[in-house]
Amino acid sequence: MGGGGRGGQKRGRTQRRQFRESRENVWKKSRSDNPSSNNNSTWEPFATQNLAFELYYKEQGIVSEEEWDDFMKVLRKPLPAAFRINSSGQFFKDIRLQLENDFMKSLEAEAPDGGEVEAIRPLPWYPENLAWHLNFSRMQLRKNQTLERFHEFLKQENEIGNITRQEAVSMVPPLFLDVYPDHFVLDMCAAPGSKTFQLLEIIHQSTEPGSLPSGMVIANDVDVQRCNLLIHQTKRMCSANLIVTNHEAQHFPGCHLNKSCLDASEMGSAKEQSISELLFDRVLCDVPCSGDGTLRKAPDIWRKWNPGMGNGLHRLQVQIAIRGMSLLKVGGRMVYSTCSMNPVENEAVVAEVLQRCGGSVELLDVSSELPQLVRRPGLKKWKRSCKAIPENTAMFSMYAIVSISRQEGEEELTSLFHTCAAPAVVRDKSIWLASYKDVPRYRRGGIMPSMFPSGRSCEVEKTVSDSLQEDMVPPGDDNEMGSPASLEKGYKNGSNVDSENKFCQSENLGTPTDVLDEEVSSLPLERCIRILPHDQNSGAFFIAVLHKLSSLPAVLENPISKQRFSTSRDHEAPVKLQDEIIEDTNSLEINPSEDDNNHQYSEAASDLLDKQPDGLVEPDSCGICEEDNVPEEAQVHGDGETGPEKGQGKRRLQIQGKWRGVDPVVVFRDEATIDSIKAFYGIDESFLFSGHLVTRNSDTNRVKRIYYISKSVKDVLKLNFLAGQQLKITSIGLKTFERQSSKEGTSSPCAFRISSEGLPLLLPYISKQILCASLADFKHLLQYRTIKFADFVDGEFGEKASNLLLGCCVVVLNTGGQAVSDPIRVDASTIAIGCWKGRTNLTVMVSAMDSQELLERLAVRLGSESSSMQENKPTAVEADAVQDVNDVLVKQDLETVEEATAV
Ligand SMILES: C[S@@+](CC[C@H](N)C(=O)[O-])C[C@H]1O[C@@H](n2cnc3c(N)ncnc32)[C@H](O)[C@@H]1O
Repeated sequence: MGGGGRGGQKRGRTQRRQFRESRENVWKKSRSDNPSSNNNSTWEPFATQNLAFELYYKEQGIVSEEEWDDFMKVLRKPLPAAFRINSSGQFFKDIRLQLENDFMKSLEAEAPDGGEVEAIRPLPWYPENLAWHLNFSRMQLRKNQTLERFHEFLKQENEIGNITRQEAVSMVPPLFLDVYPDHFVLDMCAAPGSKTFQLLEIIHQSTEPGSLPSGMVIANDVDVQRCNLLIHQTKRMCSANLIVTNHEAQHFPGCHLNKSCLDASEMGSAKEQSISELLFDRVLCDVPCSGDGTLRKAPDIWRKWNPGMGNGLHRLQVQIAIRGMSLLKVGGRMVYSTCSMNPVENEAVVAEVLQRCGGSVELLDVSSELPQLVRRPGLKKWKRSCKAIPENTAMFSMYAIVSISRQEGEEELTSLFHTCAAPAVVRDKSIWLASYKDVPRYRRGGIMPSMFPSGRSCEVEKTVSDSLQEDMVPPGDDNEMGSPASLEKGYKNGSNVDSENKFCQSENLGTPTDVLDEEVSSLPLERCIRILPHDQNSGAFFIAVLHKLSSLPAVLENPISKQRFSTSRDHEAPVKLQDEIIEDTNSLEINPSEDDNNHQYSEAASDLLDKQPDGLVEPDSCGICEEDNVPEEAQVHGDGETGPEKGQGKRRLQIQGKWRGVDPVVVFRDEATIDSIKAFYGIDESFLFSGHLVTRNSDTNRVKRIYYISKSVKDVLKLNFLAGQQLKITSIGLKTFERQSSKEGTSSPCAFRISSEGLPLLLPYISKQILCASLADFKHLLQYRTIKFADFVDGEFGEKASNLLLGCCVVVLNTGGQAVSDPIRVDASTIAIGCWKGRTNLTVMVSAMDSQELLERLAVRLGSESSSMQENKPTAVEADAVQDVNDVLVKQDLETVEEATAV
């Protein structure tokens, strides 16, 4: 029950579409890929060829020559699907059993290749049979009628949050992170959130009902749209221990408090142990990358791939990794990972981190961890490809402009290649550079020494690179150099490391072959992990596990964002925490001139001032509104907690929170409301309210949703307030209470109902408005959704229900033969649902889909006992019972119903 996995959240259509699209298999052509396509055209697989790709990786020696063909063959096959069971979901054991006993057997006949391989099997390296591999691609799953039942099962459980579809290799990095429930974890580039979900599962593992782990996760992503996917994905986990933020990871704020701030706050006192700086026990650095490890899943990469994609990301990857290391506690572990095979994005980045951090960071040998995972050592040597700059064609001068105007370290040539004639992709005059000293001088501004194995820059001024520089004017006939044919020739001639320069230099550039030294890293890069597709029929992945031994060199440990955050009130130390601070920061005027030191602050402020001289924020200009988690609506209408009225909403967005377009996080301290909630549900005093409830609206009367936050999240929030709201928080905590807005709802003595997400946490503490139903009545509620009091099979139950106060209530399934009058006992296996006690009936407050899922789970768990109930339909349930659902709930559940019917 602990961490969630309860589904039924509300989602907008747009968001559902975005979410689907983000996860869509792309083994089909889109219309834009084929301009001549029309509606009648049939889907065809992409061409799975890219000569530049082959040349590049053969030269890099990522596999031996003997296995090259196998490697390429598997790369061209669609990726088998994989998924994980959410181990903190209430039914995870049932689901695992269903897979092991039911589906493994029933799908045997469908096994591909004449039954040589199993249709489905657990991934051997993933603990406790919790991750599964399907020997079908998603496309095959969709097509095959006999697989339909299984496909439906996957869809439904995924939607509910009991399983997560995820590429097998992408499940690996969180496992190497070695996370414990008391850890503070930062997921720096988290969207769409598959790994965040895994991290949360680990944090919540073995949490007792009604309690929360002491650790927490901050999941961050720079992209607003993807942040919304992240919120959507992680909501299925129902965690009070999560904060979602929207920052550039390389500038992620440290919320460092200076001494005066500490002294003047409660934090300085011995009364309460708290944090004075945002540091993490674990950091996941799953950086943006060229993604060629996902070729099997996203075959359009075959067409797009070029070496510039990886080169262009190296600098950012290094920056993010270094920032990750500086946010890590001494003794902590960071995993750096990519879904790219390119050493420039992988070993080169790790080597640079190690070099810059001096002896303060070590690359861990994790060969004894996950022994069943087939992996290869990291590369110790690699090369960087580089483009010679031709000058004599229009196409190439365009390229030259790109190169000059954007440092090469940041170049993204994909789109340029798209616009060129196809052969241009492989006749790009690539040369291989084995060392920084080979880099022509005019390119050194963009090509970083860290892209080479030694990581050294070149002191020797007059080297071969100078002569290369002079020689690198292309010949008049482009076809002579770098044509597919000549590249292929070179590829055949120079397919191993020793002869590569022969190919690059002698054939293309006519320079001597023996002058370029081959660099080999002296760092233990073999400790990195490479996962290749043909080893275990997967995608490709790169993982490095880093351990922080001591503080980093000062220049890395104290970057700009760690400096004191100053505001116009900088001279005034905070007098009191929490409410006062929130009030202060809510009315904070953004003025960049007052804080030149802080990157985040000035960035946001100048952004605001540049784009919105009148100080107003267009709600659709940024629009992360966690409240409804419906990005499009939130953006267009600005209808989160803070912007109910048009026009007025715009100004409120700006003045109430520090971050443009993001609702402020406000501690909810309306004692009258809290007391009424406590009294109505009989919530035990041991359940901590104080400081644990937050909203996204400082106007108490307008609060629609109240979120519960763990102690760990509360501490981070407190630190963030003290540090001047450096964190741009887009989502926080667990939605626990929702305001009743309908007519019947407002007649309830309590203005707030318990949300289905918050119920598992509150359940052990509730003593009022709670009833225990027999299996028959529980099932009938799920099946018919509204039942009149007189129509329950168990008359005593019906009577007790009628005696509840009008409003939200909780119905617990009685599986142990308890009498209705017995006190309700709650443990990890307790199944409960939220209901609405109306004037004449009880109505369930979970979505139709969740009700259906619960019925199926009951059938699996309770077997015949449960299915026999089908025959026991209550005659008393009137045909028009469903119509009798009061208007209140129809309205309140509108989105949920919409959701359910759309599924
Ligand atoms: C490889 S994906 C992350 C996948 C994610 N960890 C998961 O398992 O679902 C990389 C992410 O980095 C984000 N990103 C790109 N540049 C970034 C930056 N400078 N700071 C933070 N995130 C960034 C992208 O928006 C993208 O969502």
